[in-house]
This record gives sequence, C-alpha cells and structure tokens, in this order.
Amino acid sequence: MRSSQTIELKRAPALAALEHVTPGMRLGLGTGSTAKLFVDALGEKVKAGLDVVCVPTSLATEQQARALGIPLTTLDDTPALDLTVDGADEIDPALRLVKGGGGALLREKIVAGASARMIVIADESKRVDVLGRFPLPIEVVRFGAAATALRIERAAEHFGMEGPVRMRMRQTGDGPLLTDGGNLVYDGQFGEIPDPDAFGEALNAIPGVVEHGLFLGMANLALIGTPGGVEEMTR
Ligand SMILES: O=C[C@H](O)[C@H](O)[C@H](O)COP(=O)(O)O
Repeated sequence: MRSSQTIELKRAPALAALEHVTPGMRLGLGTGSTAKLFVDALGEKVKAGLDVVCVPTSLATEQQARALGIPLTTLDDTPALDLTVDGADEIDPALRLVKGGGGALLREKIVAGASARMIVIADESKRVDVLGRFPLPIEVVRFGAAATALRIERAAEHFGMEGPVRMRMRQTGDGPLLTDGGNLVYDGQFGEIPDPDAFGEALNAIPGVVEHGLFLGMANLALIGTPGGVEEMTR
C-alpha cells in the first residue's frame, strides 16, 4: 500500500473522532502519527472558534498543539477529562490495546485513565485477533534495568511466552531511548499474549516496571480506517 493511502486510512478515523468533540470539552490528546492528524484537525476547529482545553500525552504532542494555538492545561489543574483520542499499535476484538510504539505509554495511560471516555483511532493494519504481534513496550526505571528485564522475561515464561525483551535504542543510534519521564523502554517480543489481564498484573508487580503498554478496559470506541470507510468497534 502506498504511504499516501496509509495516511488517508489514518486521517479518516481522525476526522471521524472530531465529530465526538463538543464545545467546552476537556480533552486528552494522544501521541503518534494518527493522533497527530487528529490534533491537526482539532487545531483547525479551534482556529474556527471551538472552545476546548487539552492535556497532551507527550512533549511532541504538546509542541504540536501549542504551535496550532490549541489551549492547553495539565492534569494538576484539570484532573478529570471528558474524552481522550489516541492511536494504538494493536486493537483486539474486545478493544484491548497495545500502545507505546512511540514511547509515550505512561503519559498516555495516565491521561486515558483520567478521561471519562477513550476513542482509539487507527488504520485497519492495527486490528488483530490476539494481542502480541507488535512487541509489547514496557517502561522501566534506569536503576537495575537489566535485572528488571530478566524478571519480565521470567514473568512471560510463566505464561508460556518466550522471546527476547530488548532495550529500545534511539533511532539515531546514540544510546538508549529515554521517555518523556526519563525512563527506558523495553520491547517484549512475546508473540501472542494468551491472558493480557493476568500478564498485565504480573508486569505491574515487578519492581522497576513503571508501566506496560497493555491498555485493558480503557477504550470505549475504536474508529478504524478501511478502504471502504471508517468502521466502528465498541465493547
Ligand atoms: O507511544 C506511542 C503511542 O502509543 C501511539 O499512539 C502508538 O504507537 C500508535 O502510533 P501510530 O498512530 O503512529 O501508529
């Protein structure tokens, strides 16, 4: 598929999500290439007079929103949001997600958790029957990271999953990627995750794991871009 076609499969759900935004809303703004298209479109609406206030999920989204003149706030000033719109790396039929391909999973999960509703926007390539094709991002504190990674591998083995847990490096090749919170990201190439709820809990129980990219029971609606139009998934 040509990249211009892929962008259109991302843009269509981003525009469809905008229809769920009403004046006065407090919004969470996601991170990644699909969320970026939503923020661009929101910026146009704000320019035309839409009154919203937004919490970005990353420094990159904050920079984009600021440049577009979108009014920003923080969760400290606005701890309860109406709606978060964000992308995903995988979506299963129960609207469980893998997120964090861009390293923003921690802020994304905090912001989505503070929101009454979460809408996921994605092209159809993100739809899977079982989570795990995309390596699972796990944010880890720097202290003792190798030991934490070992415990992550052991937890995966307990669930019958194998596969390396690799520290994510910067694309420029000069050292490990650091998140906006100053932590490392490990990507677990586990393959299919048979019980995402239990595995998520096991990961949360490991000291040194800050957060994992399994977003379970958080999304209310997914808008999926397909060549035939935007399809809706609900739970
Ligand atoms: O950390 C990044 C986020 O979870 C993104 O929302 C996710 O990786 C999807 O990004 P994209 O829309 O670029 O595929």
